[in-house]
Amino acid sequence: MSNMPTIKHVRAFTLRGGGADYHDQGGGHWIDDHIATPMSKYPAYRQSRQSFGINVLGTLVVEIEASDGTVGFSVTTGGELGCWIVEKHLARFIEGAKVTDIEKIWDQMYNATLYYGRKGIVINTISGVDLALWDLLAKVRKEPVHALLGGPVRDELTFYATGARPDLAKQMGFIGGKMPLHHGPAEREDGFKKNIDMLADMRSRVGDDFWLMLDCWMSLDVEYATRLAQAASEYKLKWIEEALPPDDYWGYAELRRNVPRGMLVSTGEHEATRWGFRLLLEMGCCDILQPDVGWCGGITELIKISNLADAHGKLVVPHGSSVYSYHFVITRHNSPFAEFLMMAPKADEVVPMFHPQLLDEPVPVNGRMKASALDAPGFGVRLNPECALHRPFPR
Ligand SMILES: C[C@H](O)[C@H](O)[C@@H](O)[C@@H](O)C(=O)O
Ligand SMILES: [Mg+2]
Repeated sequence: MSNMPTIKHVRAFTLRGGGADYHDQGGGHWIDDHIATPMSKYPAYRQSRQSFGINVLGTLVVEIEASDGTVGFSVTTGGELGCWIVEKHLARFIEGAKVTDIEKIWDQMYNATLYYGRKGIVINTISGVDLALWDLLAKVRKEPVHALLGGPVRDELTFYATGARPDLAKQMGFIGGKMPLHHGPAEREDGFKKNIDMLADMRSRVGDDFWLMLDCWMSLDVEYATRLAQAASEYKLKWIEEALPPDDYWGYAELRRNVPRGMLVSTGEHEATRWGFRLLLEMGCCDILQPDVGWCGGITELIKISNLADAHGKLVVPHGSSVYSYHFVITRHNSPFAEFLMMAPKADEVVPMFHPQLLDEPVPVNGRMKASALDAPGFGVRLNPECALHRPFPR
């Protein structure tokens, strides 16, 4: 490995307006239309998730330049906080290391931030650095990232779509549609009825052979989620997603014991590291783990999470994170399909998930994506030069 380049610089930037912080959208977007959240108990914060700050972080862009001039980069959710962590703390473990030192850099970043990290923004930031390192190493080797992960186990990716219009998603060739839940316990029986009516209406539109899922975004309690699952079974709900707050491992285990036979329980997009997912697995919390590779620790950690889940016979269907999850999913037997977030405001057309930040970002065609669409070096995408990068903590 002596001929491998070393890392000269790491730089951290912020971007606003869609992209990796995909909740950072303009008005009138389905993704901010009265979606149930843990804040829905407060009427002032019920209509819009932006009202309580779902988009306060913005996008973190991590750029890593090697001694041979190759540059790897990534985008994730992290904004200025992430920039501070990269420039003021993590840079010391990255600059001067070899481009192949990915495991060692991850271990040093994690252990050095253990006293204030472990989850949330710190692991988002470590994830961003890790993704940029995998992009860099793959570009140095002139291979796609999936080739460094063992290569594709199938010829194409198959997608379900997340958005307000599963009926349109079916017409576009997706295998299923995941809708946001709109009403939480604070809206009582009226809200509960609206939730079920929405599912019933969509089932009538898509027919019986199309997957329908509900994404509850941490908004419920065990009692409400159990009743919702039981009422939803009449409409063949495929899985109930993230019904409870991430720390309620005990609640998830109870919910999974309560849901109707055949209905799946999923969670994990706001969980982090192998230790968090070990808890979900060993406490019997869910059937499908949904780590976000930009939030759980990056590719380096997702490999560990996925292998642990595989040993437990559980599926890993990463939370939608564009090419960063596609390159992983195509290499894993226990990741048989992928998520595609419909980022068009009315969920009525396929647009690149991290638009406008990435150029050459592949999108599903007829709900599928050929492995060959992922064959460019690295993650195969470029930063859009029209997006104004801001470096808040230059060194
Ligand atoms: C649609 C959900 O409310 C979230 O916005 C979504 O990003 C996430 O939970 C998902 O599973 O895609
Ligand atoms: Mg979700």
